[in-house]
Amino acid sequence: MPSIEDELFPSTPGKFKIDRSNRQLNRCFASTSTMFLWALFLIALTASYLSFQSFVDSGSRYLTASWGGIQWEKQVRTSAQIHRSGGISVLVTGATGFVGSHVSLALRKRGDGVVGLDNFNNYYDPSLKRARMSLLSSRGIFVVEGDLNDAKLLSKLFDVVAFTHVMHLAAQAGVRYALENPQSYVHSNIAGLVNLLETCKAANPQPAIVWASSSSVYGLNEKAPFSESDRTDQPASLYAATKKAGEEITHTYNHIYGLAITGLRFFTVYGPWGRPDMAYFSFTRNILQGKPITIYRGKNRVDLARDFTFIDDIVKGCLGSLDSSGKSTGSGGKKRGAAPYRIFNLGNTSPVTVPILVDILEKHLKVKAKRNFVEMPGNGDVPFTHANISSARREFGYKPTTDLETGLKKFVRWYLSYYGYNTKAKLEQ
Ligand SMILES: O=C(O)[C@H]1O[C@H](OP(=O)(O)OP(=O)(O)OC[C@H]2O[C@@H](n3ccc(=O)[nH]c3=O)[C@H](O)[C@@H]2O)[C@H](O)[C@@H](O)[C@@H]1O
Repeated sequence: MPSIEDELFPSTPGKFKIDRSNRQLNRCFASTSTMFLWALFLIALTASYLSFQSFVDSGSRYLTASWGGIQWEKQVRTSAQIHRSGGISVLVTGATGFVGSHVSLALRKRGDGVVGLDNFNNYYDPSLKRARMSLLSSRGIFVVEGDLNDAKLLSKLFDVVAFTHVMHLAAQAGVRYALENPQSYVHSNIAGLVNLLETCKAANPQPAIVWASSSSVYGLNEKAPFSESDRTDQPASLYAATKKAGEEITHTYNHIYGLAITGLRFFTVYGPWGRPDMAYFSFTRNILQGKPITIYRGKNRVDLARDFTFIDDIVKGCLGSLDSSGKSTGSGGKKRGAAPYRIFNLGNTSPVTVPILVDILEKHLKVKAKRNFVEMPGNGDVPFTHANISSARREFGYKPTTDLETGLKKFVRWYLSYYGYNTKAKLEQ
């Protein structure tokens, strides 16, 4: 049977302690003070709920990064200014990412307006993103700190600037990390994408959108080289599945709202200022530190191969896509006519195996790698990739010019200088 105290304080074990030694007195005292305490508690609860509601209603921005205000708007406007005739004004999402930072600098260099957006998440070392941001700032590019899922922030950006284009590169990247953190792929690659498309659909004028899909959408496809018309319904990873979903989602927005959309299937992009989670980058780190590297092998000990594509070639492909994107046709959220919907492979057209990638790194680093071969685990990897790039060549003259040997030489030079290697001293150890 529950005691009277238990009935008065039913579901807060451990919270209220009752002295059971002087029951009579305590009972009377407890009931009065208890009621008083409960009343206080309820008032406090109601007050904090109301103030929390108004806090939330007054803008989700206060819950995430800080933005807004006259000074902030001025920075956004200045950064978006176009400095050449016929130039464009571009919102670059993921601007402090690997591809985003390179594309932003290239746009700015030719006189286009650029405003960056980035949430600086810690998927990999955020200090590298901050360093890229400093580089962008030194060229007059303002990067807004915020998340794609912040609808108020996105619509504010379009209130302040009539962007002609959006270069959408913010995403949860990486094939194997999806096993560890599947929700982050849904958050950025699905929910964030839809939020961005909703903003673009409502903007007046609507921008044209170019965005990063991935070669991984070809999944278990065995026909090579991969052409845009090949089947892409057998993804091997959740990452690939979210990119494929992105292609379907963007198609819908093109179809219903008249947004001009171009999806770019990047093929294993590498180069200076790259992503530390990628093989060429982590191999370099380990080789220099004398640590072993793990090289995956496919069935029957077949080497895995990638159509590694140098960043400068990808940047040319991104700019070519922006320049040839065509215009969105909708206004006020309504379609006025058909708008272009395009998908292009941006690869190098010459796959190289992972062991050969390591050979090249050894040569440039002048250090032997400690190779540890492991059978490819079921982690989402595909055995090889190989791009057919004839569509991009036809549409905007895309023509990669950097082979892996040359591109990795540039990467290694950057790596040694960025991480402060006194090349001679370190390498002779
Ligand atoms: O082309 C693409 O669309 C994708 O390219 C890369 O994905 P991935 O090709 O897996 O690039 P890495 O992670 O650098 O791996 C390259 C190769 O090295 C292999 N690898 C990776 C890591 C490792 O420790 N050992 C190893 O042998 C992988 O199996 C793969 O064959 C990017 O990480 C993705 O974000 C991008 O979308």
